[in-house]
Amino acid sequence: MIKRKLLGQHFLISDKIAKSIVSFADVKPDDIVLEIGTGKGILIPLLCKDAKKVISVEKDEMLYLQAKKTFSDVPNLVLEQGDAFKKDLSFTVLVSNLPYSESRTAIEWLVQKKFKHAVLMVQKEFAQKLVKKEGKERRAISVIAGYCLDIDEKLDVKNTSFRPPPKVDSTVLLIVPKNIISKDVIDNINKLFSFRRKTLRHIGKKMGIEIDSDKRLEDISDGEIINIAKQITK
Ligand SMILES: C[S@@+](CC[C@H](N)C(=O)[O-])C[C@H]1O[C@@H](n2cnc3c(N)ncnc32)[C@H](O)[C@@H]1O
Repeated sequence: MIKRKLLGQHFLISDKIAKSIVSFADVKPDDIVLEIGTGKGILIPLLCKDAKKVISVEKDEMLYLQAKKTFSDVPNLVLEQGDAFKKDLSFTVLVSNLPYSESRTAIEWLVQKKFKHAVLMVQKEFAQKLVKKEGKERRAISVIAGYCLDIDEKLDVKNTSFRPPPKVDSTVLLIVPKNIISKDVIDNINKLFSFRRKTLRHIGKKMGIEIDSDKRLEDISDGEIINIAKQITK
């Protein structure tokens, strides 16, 4: 039970939603699709139908071994066991019903990658954080996502579409990359937001650069925040 919770093991049981997710992914015959979190494999037959290759990664060894048995005769499927965020895999399309506890990791990992588009299911509240463009509620992850990704909220999914049902509802996002940033810049954006109530002048002093402004992070654009984060890295 503890493992289930940590790994976000709420399996999709709705064929209708599985089909919608795969239709948003718009897989073409030359696509290499990466799926993070094989689970019980509800998306696999649908993804394999159209893709050149599907790589599906599952952290839980038992689920990985089950999938190996179930899908042993699918020629364009590669199943891997382990933490997908620690593997260096290339793909054109990413599809994942993400474990909720790893949504942030997934976004920070994704903005460092080159790909065509991604279809991610996340907790509804997290989706709202990602698309937050301004105001006091804007967080480091909103800035990272806002600068690097075009995000379209495609579909809300009720918790009853999963077994066991999670406590919260989900949203399916279609994501197209705009800009790539490095791990150093991501780390600096997170550091900047740890001082988010302070003026830019004060933040600059803390980070060892000069910023001649009494504005706060909430008053400036995603691009301006990224520029400050890049200056710190230099
Ligand atoms: C929300 S379930 C979705 C499973 C399946 N794709 C579905 O739609 O029903 C998330 C799955 O991701 C797996 N998982 C969690 N963290 C992972 C990671 N870092 N790398 C690969 N798989 C992971 C979990 O064990 C779980 O099977």
